[in-house]
Amino acid sequence: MTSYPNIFTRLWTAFKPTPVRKTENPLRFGILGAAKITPVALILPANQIPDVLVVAVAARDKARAEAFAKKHGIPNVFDDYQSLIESDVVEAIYIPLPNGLHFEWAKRALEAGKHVLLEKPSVSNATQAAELIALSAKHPNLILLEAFHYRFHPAATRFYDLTRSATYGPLTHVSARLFIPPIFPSTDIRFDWSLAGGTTMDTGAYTLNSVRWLLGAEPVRVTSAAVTKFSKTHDQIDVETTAELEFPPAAGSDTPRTATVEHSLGSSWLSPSRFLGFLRAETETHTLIYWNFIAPYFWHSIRITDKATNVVSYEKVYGTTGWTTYTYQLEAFVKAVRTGEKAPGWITDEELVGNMTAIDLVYEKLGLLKRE
Ligand SMILES: NC(=O)C1=CN([C@@H]2O[C@H](COP(=O)(O)OP(=O)(O)OC[C@H]3O[C@@H](n4cnc5c(N)ncnc54)[C@H](OP(=O)(O)O)[C@@H]3O)[C@@H](O)[C@H]2O)C=CC1
Ligand SMILES: O=C1OC[C@@H](O)[C@H](O)[C@H]1O
Repeated sequence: MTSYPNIFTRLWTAFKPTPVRKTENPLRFGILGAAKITPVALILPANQIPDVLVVAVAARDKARAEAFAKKHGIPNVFDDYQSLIESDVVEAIYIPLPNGLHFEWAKRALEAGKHVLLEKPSVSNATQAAELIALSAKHPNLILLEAFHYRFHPAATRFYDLTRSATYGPLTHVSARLFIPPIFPSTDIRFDWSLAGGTTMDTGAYTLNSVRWLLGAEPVRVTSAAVTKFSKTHDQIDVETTAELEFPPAAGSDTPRTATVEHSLGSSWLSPSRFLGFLRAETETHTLIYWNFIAPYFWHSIRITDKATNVVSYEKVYGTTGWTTYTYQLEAFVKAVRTGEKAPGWITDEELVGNMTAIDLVYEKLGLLKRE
């Protein structure tokens, strides 16, 4: 039987975590902007990790930062982003700004000697990604992490390990779907060309990241791509997109591996089953699916099907009660700062550039401009 009865407990403990006692000298985080994602991605997880404290926030409008600070118990409010970055009060910066501002503020934070937890997608295109990594290399003592939180959950680790199991054999095809219903207004940053919007930048950052992760390789080319929904207000903003990619053959094989990605920011309410995102991995003999890979802490399922016998088995790995993908990500970030050790799932520098290269390639195949 599934663990459905526990879903309420999981929701409750994730959103009402019991604060833990802090270490003597926790890593001090500052936040740029009062973004909607921050409570879930940083404030709540920081309550769960002893070695982290959120100590500062800045917003374009100081009153907005003050209101955010009051609501979340943050002791310092700065007049602007730059003053926060330059302050000794903070050691690490969380950047949940619109995509088009990630490059500039990540660079400024590194230049100010701060560790950076940078929302996905890291920057606007592969040229910027390469420049950011070159800068990061000049600061070897600073940690820079692109926030693909889903990679740090133990269910993701388990799925990844299963796809490498000799029992199932090498992967031949992988696919990823992430469809969000039309919940964002047309004015949202996700649809703003000037802020590097588009679904391939947003939900597509996950699908492209995950198929490359599973195959452990970079695509040779995008064989086909189509926008199935465009923004009504800007002809360069994709709202729903699919693409097929070709990857190099596995070791010892001549057959290229392939991937399908499907991502949307406006998937119809009439097809609610499509809102359950998944990663799928095919081998000659088995199909492995990881349902709800983005928010596995509420519910997920790993299903393995033997193609010859149709025998199916299931796995679930919930990990620590109340811990979300963001808690695991924050734990990994602090560990890297403290010890230099990178947890399984860590986004390497090469991968960060690869993420943006893959996004650029899809836009190129779609006949759309790369984001700037
Ligand atoms: N990891 C995850 O699960 C998720 C990641 N994200 C990523 O986080 C980032 C932020 O997303 P989200 O929280 O939804 O965004 P919001 O629109 O809620 O927040 C963006 C913040 O950027 C600041 N900002 C600075 N300049 C501008 C500008 N010109 N226009 C608009 N905002 C500006 C605003 O801060 P100020 O308060 O200073 O005005 C605002 O609070 C995106 O990169 C997104 O991809 C988003 C959701 C989930
Ligand atoms: O996790 C997410 O889901 C919704 C998206 O629009 C968001 O940007 C993404 O990070």
